[in-house]
Amino acid sequence: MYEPLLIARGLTRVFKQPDGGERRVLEGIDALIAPGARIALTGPSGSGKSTLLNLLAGLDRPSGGHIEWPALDTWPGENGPRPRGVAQVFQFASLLPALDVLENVCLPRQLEDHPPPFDALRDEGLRRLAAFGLDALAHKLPEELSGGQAHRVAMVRALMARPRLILADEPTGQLDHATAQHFLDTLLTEADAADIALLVATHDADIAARLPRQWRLAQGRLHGANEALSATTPAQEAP
Ligand SMILES: Nc1ncnc2c1ncn2[C@@H]1O[C@H](COP(=O)(O)OP(=O)(O)OP(=O)(O)O)[C@@H](O)[C@H]1O
Repeated sequence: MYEPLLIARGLTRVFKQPDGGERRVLEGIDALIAPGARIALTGPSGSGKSTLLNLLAGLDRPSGGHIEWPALDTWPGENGPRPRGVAQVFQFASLLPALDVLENVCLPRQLEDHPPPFDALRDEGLRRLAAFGLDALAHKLPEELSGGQAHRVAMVRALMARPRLILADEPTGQLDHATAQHFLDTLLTEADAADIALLVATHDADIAARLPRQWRLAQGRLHGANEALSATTPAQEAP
């Protein structure tokens, strides 16, 4: 028996339009993420993948429905609880421009209440960068990186934070096929070792096919996710 990392019921997200109208992006979405889950999130451009990731991370509030994070601590955000232990890797990497790559990836742990000694942290950062083939970039500034390199560094930073769940938005969007496959191999290895669940939004069918569970957004509805919530108990649900 386990507690789900996340349960969403009836999520709806409506955006106001400049002309005063409304755009209903997500409609009645149910979803469950089990510890260690490996899920691909697909759907056409504009179907609401990033919007859904922002809701599941607690960064945005749904217009209707609700989300719980049963297995995670939460802290009181301005508009409701937000989960600890969820790392989000955005579509456009958000590295701090004044810090080099190694400093960027070590930062989340340095901000902890009881940070590890910096030497140990630096060694871990270098090991993780090397796993992704990025160690030669350790002392470069973000402005010296390509988009694909910056995105991979942002993923290393997410892993360094030791989350229970990573929500990744198009992590291979700027990578060639071979680099994307190697990136996913490494990500799966690192996530397995640390028991991190992954939800990966992607347009790359080869990347999506390598994840055992598939969610698909189309016309506001999420297909492939609510079955897990309604048809199985958590104990039966396979990651
Ligand atoms: N803050 C916002 N205000 C108004 N509309 C928004 C906002 N955020 C997203 N939208 C709209 O919601 C829709 C879904 O956008 P979203 O970025 O979630 O799609 P996506 O599936 O991630 O697209 P892509 O694959 O191109 O990244 C789009 O029509 C977008 O313009």
